[in-house]
Amino acid sequence: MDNVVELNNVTKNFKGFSVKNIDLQLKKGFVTGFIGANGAGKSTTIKMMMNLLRPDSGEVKLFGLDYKTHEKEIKERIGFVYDGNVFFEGLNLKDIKRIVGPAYKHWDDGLFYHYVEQFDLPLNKAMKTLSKGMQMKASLAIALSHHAELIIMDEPTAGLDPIFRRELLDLLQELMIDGNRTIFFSTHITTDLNRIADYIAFINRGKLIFNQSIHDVAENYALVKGGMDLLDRDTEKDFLHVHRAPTGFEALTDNIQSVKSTFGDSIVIEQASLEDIMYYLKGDIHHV
Ligand SMILES: Nc1ncnc2c1ncn2[C@@H]1O[C@H](COP(=O)(O)OP(=O)(O)OP(=O)(O)O)[C@@H](O)[C@H]1O
Repeated sequence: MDNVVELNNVTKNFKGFSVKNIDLQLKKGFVTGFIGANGAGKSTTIKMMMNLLRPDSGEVKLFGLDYKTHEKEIKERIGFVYDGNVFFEGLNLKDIKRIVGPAYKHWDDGLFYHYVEQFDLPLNKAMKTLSKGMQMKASLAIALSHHAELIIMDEPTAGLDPIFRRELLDLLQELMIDGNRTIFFSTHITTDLNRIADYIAFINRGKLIFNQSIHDVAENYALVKGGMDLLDRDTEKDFLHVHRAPTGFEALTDNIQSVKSTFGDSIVIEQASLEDIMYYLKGDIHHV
């Protein structure tokens, strides 16, 4: 069983917004970065993965198991970190450990204290008195201390200083070494993904646009720049979006070969960053 997470045709409807027909598989042993604009549906998708939200339709499976029959077993194998994770605001980390630890079969006190030291965390201060970054580190220490096979994080690097952010990415990379772990996390900091992600899942307006290896994303998408005189209905067919300016156009394509044969040497082709892709695909996707 290679898929640690499987969302099959998952839909959740809110008033005025839906996450629609999501098919997302996460293979064991890889890091997947989950990107998308504010309000695109990342947290909603993650909550359905965590069974904090029930889909209106479709199927969610983790480790091949269903939450309906195996909730405890599934949760046991997941380390979860999210922004509002400070569920015990008035308690200190030591008390939280005393409550949370026994809930996990594989809780490891030694590992917990290792992270407390590494993250320089105070054990006796109430969570609500810690800075946002420290709270995130505390959540991480808890989430990493029960030998979870799957680590799911909703914007774990938000609120962290650049130094700890980098340390966190190094730590995640270390966690991946034995090949048995899987990490899925959402972020707005796309440069973090270039450092550690194997796959990128991109959601736009509630639809999953792609879940591709970071290598394939780099191969499949490109920015094309050239003079406005080159554009017409026919030559624009391979562009997903065109930005027109008096000085020339810039466009995103997912068909580099065809663009090359249409324009030859008259255009410049550059690698599209994840931010470029998000920016150009922020509207509805259609070939122009
Ligand atoms: N419980 C809810 N009831 C109604 N609407 C909701 C609910 N939860 C989320 N939404 C709406 O669903 C949309 C997607 O929200 P979601 O939090 O999944 O986005 P996101 O991609 O995580 O955004 P961000 O990057 O800003 O955190 C938003 O328009 C939000 O208002």
